[in-house]
Amino acid sequence: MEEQAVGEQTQPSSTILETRNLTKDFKGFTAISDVSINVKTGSIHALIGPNGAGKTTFFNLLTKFLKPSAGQIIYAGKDITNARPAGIAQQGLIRSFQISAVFPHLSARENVRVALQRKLGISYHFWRPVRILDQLNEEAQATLEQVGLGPFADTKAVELAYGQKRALEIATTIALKPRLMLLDEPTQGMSSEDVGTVTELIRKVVDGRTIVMVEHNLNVVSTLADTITVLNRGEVLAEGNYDTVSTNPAVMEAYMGTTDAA
Ligand SMILES: Nc1ncnc2c1ncn2[C@@H]1O[C@H](COP(=O)(O)OP(=O)(O)OP(=O)(O)O)[C@@H](O)[C@H]1O
Repeated sequence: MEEQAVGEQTQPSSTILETRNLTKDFKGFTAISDVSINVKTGSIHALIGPNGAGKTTFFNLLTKFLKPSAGQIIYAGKDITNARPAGIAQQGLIRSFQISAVFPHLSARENVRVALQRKLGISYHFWRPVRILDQLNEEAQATLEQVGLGPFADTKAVELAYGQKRALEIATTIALKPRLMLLDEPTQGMSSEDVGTVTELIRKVVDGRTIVMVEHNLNVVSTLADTITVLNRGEVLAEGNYDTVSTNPAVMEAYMGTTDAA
C-alpha cells in the first residue's frame, strides 16, 4: 500500500476533497459538466487538459471564486458548496499564487511575517509585545528555510529572481497553514532550471499536506502527481497515475489529435 504523508489527523487513504457531479454553465455553455473527483489526503493531484478544457473554471469552483450551477464540493467531510472563500481559507483550503500576493518592497522575511500575522489575526499591530514579534521572525525564518530562501530573508521581494519569487509565494502560502494547497500553474513562464527547483519545492512541501494543482507542464505532472485527472470539454476524460493516463488513447487523441503513441 502507498505510504501516506504524516501530520494529518485522518485515516490513511482518506479523502480530503471530493466533487460530486460538479457543473458550471455560462449562459447555456457548459464549461464543467458532471465532474466528480476524489482527492486523497496527503497526495498530489493534478488537473490537466488541452486549452479550453475547463481547468481554470474547475479550479475557480474549488476555491469558491465561481458558484457552481449544480453538484457538490465536500472538503474534510463538510459540504462547502455554498461556503464563502474566506470561510474555506480558515479551514485550511488555501489557493496559492493568487491570494498570497507578495509585497514587492518588503523583504522576504517581512512578506512571510505578514502572512503569519494574517493567520494569527494580528495584522499590523506593531505595538504587540516584542516577544511575539520575535516569535514571528523565528517562524518566518524557518518557513523561508523550508523553501530554500533562508539566505535571502533580508532581500526585498522585488530583487529576488523569478524562481525565488515563486518560492516566496509558496512560503507565504505555507505560513497560512494549509491542509490543502491549490496551485494554479506553479511553473508557468519559468526557465527549465526554475521548473526543476519549484518541482522539488512542491514535492518537499507536500509533507503533511495535500496539493491540487493545475499544470500544463507534463514533465512536472509526471514527476509529481500521484493522481491525474484529465479534463476535456468540461468532462473527465481519464483519471489515474501518469502511466495510465498518458497511454490512454482518448487522452492522446485529445492532446495530439491522434491515438498513435509518440
Ligand atoms: N466567464 C465565462 N463566460 C463564458 N464562458 C467562459 C467563461 N469562463 C470560461 N469560459 C469558457 O469555458 C471553457 C473552459 O475555459 P477554461 O478557462 O476553464 O479552460 P482551461 O482548461 O483553463 O483553458 P486554458 O488551458 O486555455 O487556460 C472555454 O470554452 C471558455 O471559453
